[in-house]
Amino acid sequence: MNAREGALKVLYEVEVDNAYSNIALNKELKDKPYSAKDRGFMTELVYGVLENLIMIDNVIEQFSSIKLKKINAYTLILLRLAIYQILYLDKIPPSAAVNESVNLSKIYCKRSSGFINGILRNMLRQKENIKIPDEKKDFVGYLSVTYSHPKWMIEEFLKFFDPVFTKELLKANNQKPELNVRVNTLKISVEEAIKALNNSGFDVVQNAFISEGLTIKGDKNLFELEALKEGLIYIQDFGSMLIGKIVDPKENDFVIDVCSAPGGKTTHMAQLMNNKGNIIARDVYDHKLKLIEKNAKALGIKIIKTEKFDGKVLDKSLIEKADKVLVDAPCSGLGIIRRKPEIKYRKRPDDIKEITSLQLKILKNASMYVKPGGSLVYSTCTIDPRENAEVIDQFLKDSSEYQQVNIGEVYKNMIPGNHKDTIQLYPNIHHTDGFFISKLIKRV
Ligand SMILES: C[S@@+](CC[C@H](N)C(=O)[O-])C[C@H]1O[C@@H](n2cnc3c(N)ncnc32)[C@H](O)[C@@H]1O
Repeated sequence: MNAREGALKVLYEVEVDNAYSNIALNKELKDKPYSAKDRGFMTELVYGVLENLIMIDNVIEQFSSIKLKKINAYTLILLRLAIYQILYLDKIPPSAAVNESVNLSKIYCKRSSGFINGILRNMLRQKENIKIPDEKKDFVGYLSVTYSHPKWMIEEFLKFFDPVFTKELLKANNQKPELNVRVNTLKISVEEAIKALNNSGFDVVQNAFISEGLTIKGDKNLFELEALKEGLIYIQDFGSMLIGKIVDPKENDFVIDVCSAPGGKTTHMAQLMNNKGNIIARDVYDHKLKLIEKNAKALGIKIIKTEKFDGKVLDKSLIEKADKVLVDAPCSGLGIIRRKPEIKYRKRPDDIKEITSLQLKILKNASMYVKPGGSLVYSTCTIDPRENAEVIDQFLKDSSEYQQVNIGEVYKNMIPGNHKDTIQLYPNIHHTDGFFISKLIKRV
């Protein structure tokens, strides 16, 4: 099987089975002995198609006599794969992109070969005539097609951000995130980890503010990283690492992480506690709790106890027991579009209203577990203020025993932007995922 066929299978799972792109892709890459070159190309094809889907479908609509919705999934994906290569990958000769899709159609959707060939050849002849909405006459339509985000999402963004910022944000959402890893200082020092990675041929840069955070440079295959298998490093975005830092757990603290799977922040906190103390790591899904246990085991962490527990329910046995509580709430995920581009097409405007009441409920319950003098951190991976500052404002209205810490001031050297009490990271400014963080102290 070659890279294009692998990409076809992954994109089919995303399109038809609603799979997450990263999970479907990792599964395909793990299962089969693809060459390093094919792995890279397949990843590029999967993300490239999903990132540019509205633009690509706009092209198909212009050249197809059949409505997009009526085209069967394999045919549609083969068209998308070829058009992505033709429009975005200079290194691929257009004829190769067309031929490969037509050849694959003979296996996956035999009756469509002529249809695919016709559309692609026609498009190649008229590439210069592809129409996109006029930026001046239809700004939202223009952004929607150019940066492949649904119109409703852009309209929402334009309520919160100015047009220049919005454009930069949409552009950044289609860019590949850098590869950040956290050194597991329970097993190896940062200096030793850097040396070990260098010796294996990886160039790394240490983060200026998070000493255990490294960026791995270049297009390297993750699966080659021995350090990853041995639990010496853990893949984690710097924005996510910042949350563990802001919780700031100490040795022998009792910490509760109410929405913890797959455990990125839980395991970081255990590391910051030097593997001493207690962490209860909760989530509503059993299979996700298993991921935390697997990660903790690989990292040599012993202080995490996983529990299946719904954050909407108040656990009376934990009232005022914890030194620190983290609510890394379920959210719309609008800050991690770079990692899961399908989020753009799956979310609906009403999802956001629905999720804010869940966030507030989980936060209110979690706030009960904090000891007087203890702290509560609320974070999300979204840039939508309704899920962030508005949830905190509402919480503070109802919870006078809490006071917000001005973390924007504490981290102002590290995080450019106009932060007040809270921190909002943006992919277009901070080159991290779009995390929101608020820290609250319970009065004594
Ligand atoms: C943003 S993710 C957490 C990421 C995690 N903190 C990390 O750093 O790896 C949110 C988690 O909340 C969980 N979740 C969703 N609804 C929940 C609920 N009602 N109670 C507890 N957890 C919930 C989801 O399963 C998901 O794993």
